[in-house]
Amino acid sequence: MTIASAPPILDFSAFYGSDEQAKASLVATVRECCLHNGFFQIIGHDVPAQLQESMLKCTKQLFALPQKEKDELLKDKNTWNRGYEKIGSQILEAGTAPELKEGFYIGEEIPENHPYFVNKRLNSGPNVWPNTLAHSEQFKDVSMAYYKSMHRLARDILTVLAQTLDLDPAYFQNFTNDAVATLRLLHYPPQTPDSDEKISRGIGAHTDFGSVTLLLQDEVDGLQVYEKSTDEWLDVKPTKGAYVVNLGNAFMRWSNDKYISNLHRVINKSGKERYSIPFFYSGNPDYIIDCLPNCRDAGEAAKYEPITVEQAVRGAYIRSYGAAESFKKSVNTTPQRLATAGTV
Ligand SMILES: O=C(O)CCC(=O)C(=O)O
Ligand SMILES: [Fe+2]
Repeated sequence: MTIASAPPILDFSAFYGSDEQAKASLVATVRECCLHNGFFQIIGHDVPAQLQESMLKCTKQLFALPQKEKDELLKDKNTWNRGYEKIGSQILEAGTAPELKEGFYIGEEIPENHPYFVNKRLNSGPNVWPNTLAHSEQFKDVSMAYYKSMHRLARDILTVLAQTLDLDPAYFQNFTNDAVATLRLLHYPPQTPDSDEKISRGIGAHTDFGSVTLLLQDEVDGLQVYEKSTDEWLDVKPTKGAYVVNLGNAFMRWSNDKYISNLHRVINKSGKERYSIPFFYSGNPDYIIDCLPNCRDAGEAAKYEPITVEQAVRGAYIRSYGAAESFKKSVNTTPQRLATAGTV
């Protein structure tokens, strides 16, 4: 199968059904997509449409808060990746301007006496909540319900991924136990008509760091996936309720580069506000990522040393924030160039 269009939309309901042929066909198509560019979209998953709608509504309400109130929630105030990120905080693509997006990070609610917090484990600590928001309790409840349902869906997708590699469907169970993941609420204001096309980005071209990302888009387009075979950027038009699923750098490494973590970006030329909600699934921080079975030919060596999930995921995105800072400080100098990086 040649895939030269935006990620195909697959009906994931086969996974929950009993039609063996439909299940096998789902697994085969997911395998093709992973080999091609690590991107596919799913409908027929079990995340309720109403929960998705509520999460998007909460996202819009949060970003509509006065700037001063959002600044109170700044994620720079903690080291475990929770809270608000201002417009222009990040540059993911070499030579582009600070990105036209603001974000809000949510994770597992980990109290300060939890061993993960005490031992400063990957992205582990209490959440930051927007208490000045009307219905702030509802924001918290919806976010956590949505976060939990995304964990479940990520586990189901990993079950299918195991099957694409001819592994036991439960192969990734130890990886998914006590997994760390981050929910990122995003708002992309429209790019102004006079903005420089060459350097304006909602989010610059990048690959994701983690294992699997599940992205919900609202109805405004702007997401593009790079197609290597034709050197084009393909639009991923939003499909209501669908998830855009993509593999991250950790999974690519784990599969000995057999499966792909692919470049993608957002440019919001729609003239409208765009909202999206990626969920970055890292996995159990202590799990050791070592070349997966069936990912190399007989006699072929593993390309990478074993590494923990924590080591694989931590760090690189910090450089992207550093690059944005350097850009803002640079006067009459070329903006700091940054190799393509990833996000959490
Ligand atoms: O907003 C989107 O559609 C993409 C977001 C993304 O790629 C990311 O946050 O890593
Ligand atoms: Fe991404």
